Amino acid sequence: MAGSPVREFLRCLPKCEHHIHLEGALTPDVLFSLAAKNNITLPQDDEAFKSPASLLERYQSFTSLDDFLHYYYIGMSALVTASDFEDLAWDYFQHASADGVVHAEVFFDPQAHTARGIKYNTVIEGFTHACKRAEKELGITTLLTCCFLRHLPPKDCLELFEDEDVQKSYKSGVVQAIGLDSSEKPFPPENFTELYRKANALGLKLTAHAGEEAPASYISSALRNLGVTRIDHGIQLVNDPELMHKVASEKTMLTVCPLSNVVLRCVDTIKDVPIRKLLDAGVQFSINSDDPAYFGGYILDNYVAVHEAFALSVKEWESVVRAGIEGSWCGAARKEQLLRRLNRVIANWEGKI
Ligand SMILES: Nc1ncnc2[nH]cnc12
Ligand SMILES: [Zn+2]
Repeated sequence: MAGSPVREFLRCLPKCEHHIHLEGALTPDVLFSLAAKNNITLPQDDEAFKSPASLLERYQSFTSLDDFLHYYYIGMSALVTASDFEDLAWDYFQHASADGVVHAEVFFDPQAHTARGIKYNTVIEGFTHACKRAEKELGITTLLTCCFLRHLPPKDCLELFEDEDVQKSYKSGVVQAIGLDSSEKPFPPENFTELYRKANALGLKLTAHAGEEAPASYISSALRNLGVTRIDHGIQLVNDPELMHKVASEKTMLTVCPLSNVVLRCVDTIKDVPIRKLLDAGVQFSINSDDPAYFGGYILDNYVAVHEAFALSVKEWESVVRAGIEGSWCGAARKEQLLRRLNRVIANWEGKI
């Protein structure tokens, strides 16, 4: 579809990305050069780490979320200085801009860095510089979401949450949301009730990965016990029609990541991502890249893959992009601006594809 009118239409849509782990934008090439610069020894006993090419090849055969996460955490150990984090995020924002992203709500995993002696403020300094640059040079509005690693003890997560520098980043508005990610089973949302209660008390926005590999009960638990207003992935929702009805009527947005779901074997093919079922049930969702350096594509590749599998009409694409704008955590004025831009793009493409 390279250079095709449909790809160009999808590129022109004013897209909001809500599910991208900045550490998941670390390509094998950058990983190897950062490891050399920072004197980080990559595993010697895994053939995959022989070269960037062999690592990329290994990424083609992930067997599960945990198989991927093993490589993801090793990869990010190459990130050390604030400028490493800034360059990583800036590289993502440039790709996002080229793909037509106008607003990006991005995740980062501080515990994976503080656990190896990198200061929280080093991570924040790098990422906030890149966010400011994206706003200034690319016109992308941004929001940072601090994710907690659910495979770690909840008390460790609370400890980081209460850290002085972390609290400062929340109270100053530098970080505006929290999320929950990493190995999904057997770490259900209810383990993190206290963390989310405290985050809610600070006025932070709340989201959590749920229903990626684990059943729909993880989604209902995240809604009920954590008070999240958004669900990351959430594809297992279609296995619980009553819950799906509730999610649709409450306009809770799912941040769906089609290429990720295939690469991590949550589904067999893109056609098995429940896009049509979600549309038919009136569930709001956005389409996202998750970890673009690991899953073979940025946001536009995900849009294209969905189009190839489901042949959405212009009206359906308009409703998907509108849901993404309306479900974003930016201010009302920015939403209005993006909705007007969407109207112009749709008027321009109506009848052309
Ligand atoms: N797809 C995913 N699920 C859970 N945790 C993640 N961290 C990075 N990508 C993730
Ligand atoms: Zn994710």
